[in-house]
Amino acid sequence: MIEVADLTITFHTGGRVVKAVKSISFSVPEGACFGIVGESGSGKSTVLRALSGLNPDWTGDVVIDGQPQGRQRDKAFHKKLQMVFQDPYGSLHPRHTIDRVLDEALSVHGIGDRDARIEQALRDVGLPLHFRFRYPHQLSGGQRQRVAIARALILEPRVLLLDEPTSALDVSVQAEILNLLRRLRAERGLTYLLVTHNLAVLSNMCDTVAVMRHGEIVEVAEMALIRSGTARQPYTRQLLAASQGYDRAAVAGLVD
Ligand SMILES: Nc1ncnc2c1ncn2[C@@H]1O[C@H](COP(=O)(O)OP(=O)(O)OP(=O)(O)O)[C@@H](O)[C@H]1O
Repeated sequence: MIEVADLTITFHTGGRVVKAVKSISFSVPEGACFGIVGESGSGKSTVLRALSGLNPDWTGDVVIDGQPQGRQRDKAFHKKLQMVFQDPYGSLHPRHTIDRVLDEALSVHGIGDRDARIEQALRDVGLPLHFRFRYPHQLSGGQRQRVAIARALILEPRVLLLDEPTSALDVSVQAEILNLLRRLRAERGLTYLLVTHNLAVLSNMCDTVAVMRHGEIVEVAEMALIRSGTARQPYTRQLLAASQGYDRAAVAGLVD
């Protein structure tokens, strides 16, 4: 579903050229959850932003659902691939009701039957229907993230790019959102590319993980291998050690 080959992403700031991602390659089969983990600044978010079309300054080959991607993305692309960000408050307009947030996504893509779709989207993410006319500040962090997920899913995409979707949330709420994402993927056969600094989160969501460091992928490994502490790279093992215990409460709340 996602094929990335030799992807290099560059930033130009103040006359300096920063190579944030250096010639990385990976592929994600349809219906899989592929994780990208790594410390802060390793380039994880930059990869997602380039794949979603938010950052055009890249070279390499990106093929999504069999279609080679250029710098510009069209509406059909955004209907197929949606992104969910870390901070649901920042990603929702503070003066727009939830109804408007969801309605805008539909109207941009000329999708009709809006009432029924908005209600269904709220149900899909476990929000009561009367939340429809609330504003983001009237919701909890977890509820806001549910709205952000509803906004992505209302377009019936095939791929979700998830950028630290739970790290801005309380630990107890993290598990709820991860469970929701797992259920939605299973029900809809979605493909996930999930970025986090937290291996414990990936452990319960993904089968395969790429470990990034300083803009490079140092290892692509089955999650089971990483979990058992037998990853090839010492860096991966250190990352596991560092994240153990970190989100134990979140992981304890996860259900199969
Ligand atoms: N707009 C930008 N201009 C210049 N450099 C940038 C820009 N965005 C990111 N970078 C640099 O690119 C590198 C990778 O950043 P990125 O945000 O992708 O890391 P990350 O692994 O997602 O980190 P975090 O977990 O903290 O979000 C960093 O060195 C960062 O400073």
